[in-house]
Amino acid sequence: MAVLPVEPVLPFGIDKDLVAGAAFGFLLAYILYRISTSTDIPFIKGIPEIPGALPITGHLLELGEDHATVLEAWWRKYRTSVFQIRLGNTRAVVVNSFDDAKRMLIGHQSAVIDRPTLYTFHGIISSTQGFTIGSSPWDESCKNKRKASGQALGRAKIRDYFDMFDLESYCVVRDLARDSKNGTVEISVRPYIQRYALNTTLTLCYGIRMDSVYDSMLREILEVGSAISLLRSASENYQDYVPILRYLPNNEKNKRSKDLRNRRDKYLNALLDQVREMIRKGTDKPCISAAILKDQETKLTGVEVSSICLSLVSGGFETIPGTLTSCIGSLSTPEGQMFQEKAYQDIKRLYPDVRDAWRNSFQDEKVPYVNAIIKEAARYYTVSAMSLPRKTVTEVEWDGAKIPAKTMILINAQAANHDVDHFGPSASTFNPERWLTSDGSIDPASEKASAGIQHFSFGAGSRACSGQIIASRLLYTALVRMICSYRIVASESEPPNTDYVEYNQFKSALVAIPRDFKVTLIPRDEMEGGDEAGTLAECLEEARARTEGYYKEEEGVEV
Ligand code: HEM
Repeated sequence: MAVLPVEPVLPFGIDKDLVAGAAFGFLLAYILYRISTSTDIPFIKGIPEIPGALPITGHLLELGEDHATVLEAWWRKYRTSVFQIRLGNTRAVVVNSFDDAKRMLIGHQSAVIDRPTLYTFHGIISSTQGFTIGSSPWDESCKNKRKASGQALGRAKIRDYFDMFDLESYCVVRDLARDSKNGTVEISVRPYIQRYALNTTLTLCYGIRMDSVYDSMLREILEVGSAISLLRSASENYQDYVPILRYLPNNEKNKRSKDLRNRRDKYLNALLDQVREMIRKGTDKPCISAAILKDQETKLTGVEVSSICLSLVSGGFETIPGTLTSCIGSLSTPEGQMFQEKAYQDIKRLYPDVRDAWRNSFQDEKVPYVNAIIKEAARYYTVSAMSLPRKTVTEVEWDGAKIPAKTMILINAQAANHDVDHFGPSASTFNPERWLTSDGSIDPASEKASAGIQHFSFGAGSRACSGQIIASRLLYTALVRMICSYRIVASESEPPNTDYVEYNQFKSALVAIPRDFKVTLIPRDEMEGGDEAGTLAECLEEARARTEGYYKEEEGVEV
């Protein structure tokens, strides 16, 4: 007798198709959930993950625009300075405290020497001129570029740039004097400092400078550079972490990236062509690109030369103005008047004749109070709040946990620079005197205690900022000359915002852009009890005469 298959009997008359459908539905939902929460690196055991990550976007939405401040708040809320988060499909380990940042960047410097590559920045924007050094993964080409830029920017070379520091800082004070009608009109200092920073790196790279603050090419370079800096930030560019977004029809991000790339190619090629032309005519100035173009032995390719120049131009053009403008903002406030006065007295202590201060301002960094102001400005206004991302090349042992190779490491420099455990309860106050001993010299303890690291504004370790020696000299020269020349007073109607987070008008950009503000410049030689009348005019005239033949403005660089 044939045995008929027995239908399974389900309790309460539940339909078996319904059960199968539900099981399939659960399986599908589970698979979708796994796909939408999977990351390049699986969950790292032993490193806490911040709760609340969503499928697909992870923590991206919660991070909002201001990653550094949100991450700092999570550090305090969850009482752990090192934690993991998910940026879409990318797992990242975040480091917040001063001590942990030091341990990660110095203690594990060979492991965290790499940089991550991002779809928009590396795949689209950098496809023609190569990656900047700061965004290059660690490979042979990056080593060569870092070596070449290290040679050009090292301490040994600084003497070669004296003329440039002299000329560019003279132009800042000259034009501020002219446009503020010698202190009678309130003025915004940022455009002058932008030109200062950009001209310095253009001179270094191409032997070319622009004299006008509102030169069209100068403004084009600044505009394109800032727009590209925005496209590097995670909060502006979800498609880097949520790949499906790349395939949306009419992808505006891709269009915009290509447009910016083309605009950037145009001026970079124009600059390099100009150098080639100058070499042909024998009128080229000593600069990085001419040196490389003339050196047949060089191992660098054309794309690498462009990439080095691009790195130096983009390395300084926002960081220097961000730091110096906000520093001037802090000095101009009622509380800042005391710091300005003490700096001026310290300058006079070393250079009783202000003309000597002008002459020496680019040759050494001797005035302790000015050095303290620079350290404090760099620390307090951490212009690159999340530094530049790193990636591990080998496994990192971290308190028993193993952070695998190829993990993104994010250093929250803003949080480390305002860590009360390191800087004390006044960490969120602008106070240059934290760097000084009671006799007014730079406090060696602050440097020894942190193994030479004063703050994380220039990063640290194997991929620390290559331009920090030049940056420090640029800040010093401009500050000495400005403080010698003027008492800087904040505008009452357009005062600076001096909050270390809120001073920045674009929190999603890679480098802070200070909110606009104005100051009045009161010439010191017109103040009661100040220098003898006419000192500023004399300093300017002497600098003009000295710098006249240094670098002539090049004509014909069309973009
Ligand atoms: C106040 C001014 C500046 C600040 C705050 C600053 C900040 C930084 C930071 C945070 C990094 C990443 C460091 C790390 O990952 O540990 C960096 C890298 C870099 N900076 Fe600067 N920078 C400044 C000025 C300059 C200037 C003037 C130049 C060039 C002339 C420059 C060239 C570079 C380069 C080439 C890198 C990439 C280093 C690498 O990845 O190997 N920077 N900078």
